[in-house]
Amino acid sequence: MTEPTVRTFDDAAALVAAAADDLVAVIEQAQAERGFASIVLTGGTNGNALSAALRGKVIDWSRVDVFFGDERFVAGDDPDRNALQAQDALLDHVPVPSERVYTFPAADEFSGDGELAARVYAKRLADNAAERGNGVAVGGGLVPRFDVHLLGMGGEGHINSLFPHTDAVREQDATVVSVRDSPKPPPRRLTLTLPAVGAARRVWFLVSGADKAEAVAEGVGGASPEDWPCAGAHGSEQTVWFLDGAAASRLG
Ligand SMILES: O=C(O)[C@H](O)[C@@H](O)[C@H](O)[C@H](O)COP(=O)(O)O
Repeated sequence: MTEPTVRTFDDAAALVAAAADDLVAVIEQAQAERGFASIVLTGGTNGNALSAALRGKVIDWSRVDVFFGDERFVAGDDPDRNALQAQDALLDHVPVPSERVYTFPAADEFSGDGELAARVYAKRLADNAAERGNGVAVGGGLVPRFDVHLLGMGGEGHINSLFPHTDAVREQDATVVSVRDSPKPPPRRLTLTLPAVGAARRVWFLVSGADKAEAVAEGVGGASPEDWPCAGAHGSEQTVWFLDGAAASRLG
């Protein structure tokens, strides 16, 4: 676990631009050190903007593994899917090999069985970690030591599909779980758990807007993850909050 670092920018565009530049540097460094990089994309306004910003960067996509932190458990062609948004913003526009893109299963692939879909994604994570020799043992499974796990955040502190006071945010054994009653629609989702997020070397939050200020203060201040899920997400080497001034306005 690492102490959080806060970086405050003039606006959301500036924080996204800075995170995109830093991500390029981390990818290059990881590829130089280990031959490949491993990143976890996130949805939401800033997550999708960062994906779009990466399109214009010089990156050796042939050696990047791309994962997702959560997914709406809907049909494969539903525009609500984070994976489709990431395709539109980034993945359809860069030469990343399809076998390196680890999308969550869609609901129509498993007759709506979210628990099975969660186990399938957990196995894909474990297989990648074992194949690359880049794993962290988490509870009952193995997770890649992601170079960067990007995170957006809701005003009540949710990250991925880990909402306050839910079984999912309390999960300590499984690396991926199914959520049946998300307070934010759609109700059915799949998500990496806090221990899986914590396997990442770096956790980077991308947060803007005054409606996020209270959750930022609680997350940076080390509140209970049960109450404020964002407070439970830490990289093993680095935890950075990329903020605009409004989101940072309640920090002491
Ligand atoms: O799954 C979802 O319903 C959203 O994608 C959500 O988790 C989002 O990532 C955050 O709420 C931050 O979103 P914004 O950056 O757009 O506020």
